Amino acid sequence: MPDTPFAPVILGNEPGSFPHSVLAERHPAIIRQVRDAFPYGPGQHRALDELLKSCTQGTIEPLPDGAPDRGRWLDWSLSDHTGRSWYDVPWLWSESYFYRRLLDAVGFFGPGPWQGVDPFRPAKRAELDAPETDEELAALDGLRDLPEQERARALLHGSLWGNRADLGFRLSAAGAEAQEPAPALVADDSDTLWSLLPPDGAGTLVLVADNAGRELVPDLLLIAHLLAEGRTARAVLHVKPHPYYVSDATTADMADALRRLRAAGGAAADHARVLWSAMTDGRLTVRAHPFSCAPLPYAGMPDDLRAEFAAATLTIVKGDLNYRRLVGDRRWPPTTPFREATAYFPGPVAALRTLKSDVITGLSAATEAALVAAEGQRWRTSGTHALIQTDPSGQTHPQ
Ligand SMILES: O=P(O)(O)OC[C@@]1(O)O[C@H](CO)[C@@H](O)[C@@H]1O
Repeated sequence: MPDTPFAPVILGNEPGSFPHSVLAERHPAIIRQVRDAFPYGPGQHRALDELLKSCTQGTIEPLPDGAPDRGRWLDWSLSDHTGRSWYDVPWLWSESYFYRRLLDAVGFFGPGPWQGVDPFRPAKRAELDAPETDEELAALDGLRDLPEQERARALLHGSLWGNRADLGFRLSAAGAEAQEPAPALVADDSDTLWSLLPPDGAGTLVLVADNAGRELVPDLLLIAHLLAEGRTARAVLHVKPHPYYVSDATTADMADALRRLRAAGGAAADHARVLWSAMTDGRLTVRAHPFSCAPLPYAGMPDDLRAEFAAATLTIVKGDLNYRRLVGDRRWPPTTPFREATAYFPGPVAALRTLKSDVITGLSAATEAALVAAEGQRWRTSGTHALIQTDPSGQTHPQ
C-alpha cells in the first residue's frame, strides 16, 4: 500500500450514510437484542443503559482500570480517541470498541458468574439449529458424484455466499435475506485462487473466518474438502478470541458447527470426520489471535501474525469486515487495483466477501458503471453482490 493512501478513512459522522446508520440505529438494536438474550441483572441493564447513552450521544470513554486488555487498546489508539464522539473517529475503530464495551456491560470479562457467557450465543445457536441448515447439509449429498473440480467450486461458492448469513447485518437490512440470491460476482479471480491450491498441495491454507453458523459451516466444508483431496496439507482456521460483530465465530462456535456436521449424517458427517481427525493429528489448527478483534486494518498486524500469513500457501479472508480490514476501511475509487490495496500483505491472499459496506476495490470500470446504472450505490451495502479477489504475489510485490 502506498505510504500515504489517497483514499479518505471512513468515519461514521455523515448523516444518511451507511456507517452513520450502523452507529445510530444498528448499535442500539444490538443492545436491545442482547438485553433479551439472557436474564441479566440490574447491574448489567444499568451498564447497557450507560453504553446506549454513550455510544449514541456521548463520547468514547477509557476502559475500566484493571481491564485485561487495557494495554492492548492503548496500543490501538484508545487514548487518542478518548473524549471524542463515537461518530468522529474511524468507523472501524468505533464499531470495534462498541463490541468491546458491550462485553464489559454484560460481565463477559468478569470476574463474576457471567464471565465468558457469549451474549450472542442464543442467536448463533438458533441459526445453526434452523431447518435451513439441515437443508443445506442434505444438499451436500448431491455433490458426492460430481468431479472433484466441480465439488470444489460448489464448496467455494457455498463459503462465499454463506457470508450473507450475518446476524448483525439482518438487524438493519430486513429483507436482504429474502431476496433471490444475486448470482452476480462483481469480481471473480477464482482461477488464480485454485492455481494456489493444486491437487498435490503440500502447504498450509489459512482461512480467516467471519461469521459462525451458516457461514462457518460451509467454511468448514471447504477446508474438509481441501484437506481430503490433498489440495492443502495443513489448514489453520482463525476465529475471534471473543464475541464480536454479533455473529463472528469463536472457538465455541467452531466446536458447535463441527458437532452439528457430525450429527447431520450423510456427506456432512463424512466431512466432519475429516475435520475431527485433522484436528486430532494437528493438520487442522484453530487460532484466536487478539488482533482478530483489533479495530485496525491488517496493514498494522503484529509480527507474529505477519510471519504466519507469510508462511501460508494462501490466506483466504472471509467476509465484509475482514475485507474492510484487508484493503483498509477507506473510500477507495472502486477501480483501485485489489493488488495495490493488498501490496503490504506478506503472502498470497484471497478475499471471499458479499458486499455489505461501502468499501470496494478491484472493479473494472465497466462493472462499476453497470452496477451504478442498475442500482445507484445500493450494490455496495445490499449484500446481494459478491466477490472473489486474489492477490497471489505476496512479498514479491513491488512496494
Ligand atoms: O463481516 P461481515 O459479517 O460480512 O459483515 C459485517 C457487517 O454486517 O458489519 C459491518 C457493519 O456493522 C459491515 O462491515 C458489514 O455490513
